[in-house]
Amino acid sequence: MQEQFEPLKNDLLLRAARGEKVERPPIWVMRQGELDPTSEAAIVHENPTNLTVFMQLFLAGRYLPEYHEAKANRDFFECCRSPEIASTLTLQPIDRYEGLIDAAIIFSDILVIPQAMGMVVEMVDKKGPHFPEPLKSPTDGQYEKVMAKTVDVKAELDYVYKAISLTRFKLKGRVPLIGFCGAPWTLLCYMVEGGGSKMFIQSKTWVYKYPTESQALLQKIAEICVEYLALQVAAGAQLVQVFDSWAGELSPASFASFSLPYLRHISANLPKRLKEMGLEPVPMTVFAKGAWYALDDLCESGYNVVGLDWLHDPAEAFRIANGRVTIQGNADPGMLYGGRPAITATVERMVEGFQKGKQGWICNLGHGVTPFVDPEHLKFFFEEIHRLTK
Ligand SMILES: Cc1c2[nH]c(c1CCC(=O)O)Cc1[nH]c(c(CCC(=O)O)c1C)Cc1[nH]c(c(CCC(=O)O)c1C)Cc1[nH]c(c(C)c1CCC(=O)O)C2
Repeated sequence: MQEQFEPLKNDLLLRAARGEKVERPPIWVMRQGELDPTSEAAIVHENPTNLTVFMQLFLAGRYLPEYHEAKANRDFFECCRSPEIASTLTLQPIDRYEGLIDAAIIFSDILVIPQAMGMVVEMVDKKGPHFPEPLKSPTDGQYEKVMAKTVDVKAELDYVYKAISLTRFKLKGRVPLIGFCGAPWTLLCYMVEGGGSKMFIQSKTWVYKYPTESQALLQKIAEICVEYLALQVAAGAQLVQVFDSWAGELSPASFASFSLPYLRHISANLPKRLKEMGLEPVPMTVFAKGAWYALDDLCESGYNVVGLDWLHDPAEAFRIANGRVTIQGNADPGMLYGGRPAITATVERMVEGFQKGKQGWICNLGHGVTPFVDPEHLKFFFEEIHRLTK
């Protein structure tokens, strides 16, 4: 499969992920930012005026006007299911920031796994994901149905593999393509909460009241993740990232029981599965948002790269990692609101903390681009990284 694509012209990300010395640190960012129903972005949407209609162009994940144009009024998951649209959206930041960023991430979502497991997931415009029938308890019928279903990971998610192959073809080797999935813990949260949450009442009920059933579900998701990522690699993904976006809701002890073993299951079994399929291993990244307490464990969890949010001090995190993994991150996305002086100051501190990024650092934000960010400020962020890591 891989032979059919043009050779990679920029392999900085892959070399840095493997811990090799590099000329400068690679850079990439994720489009999806924070958005919850009580955010300013959602409130603006509920009360539009002429000015706020204009401002909506800069909502989370939609900071690029060309995103709106290509998406038009299509449903979010419809875009994910169309390889043509998904590949177009994937390439947009690469075209806009040509020469400034070093990787593309496939346009998709972590919630395609719950869909493949038989759950209905809708993306409510400006509000986020919604499951009409979340898992209420181990005996509610839904849970049993989900657990009993054998998921055909190849057939159910075929549209993702097609989008990846088409994107690789369209990229013509300009930069590597990142594949991804949601971590078992984070997917469990969505499946039981029915959407985003602030209090995590259902998720906590599940882990504290039904630990065994929770672990059975986490194990099932982990197995699907392995197969799903292997098939993404077969289709052309050159690095894979596991997003544990809600890791920070757990205590260190419950992280050790309900998240880490399943993250480890993925890192231990993906290389084996790739080998069975006759494929070379690819670098693997884990991003456990909010789990600052687990950095040391994550450095030993079998991943090549550990993504950090902005709660970490760069120099301190680099010291803890101590060359065991490559660190990815971790600028506070909020600094992009501060304009040029704030961006320069953040980049300076980060570059210094990560020792100029000649080894062991992939430059990124500590999460995705947030609402109302000016694309020109993001560009300035990239330019400052280049200037200060020359
Ligand atoms: C938790 C999570 C989800 N999805 C994802 C995560 C993990 C990352 C994180 O911690 O945020 C991952 C994701 N989602 C998306 C990507 C593709 C890469 C990219 O866009 O750069 C990736 C890597 C597209 C998307 N996924 C979503 C958008 C916005 C869709 C739109 O309204 O147009 C995009 C571009 C929607 C989505 N999808 C999800 C939420 C909570 C939302 C609503 C929040 C928001 O609107 O920013 C679930």
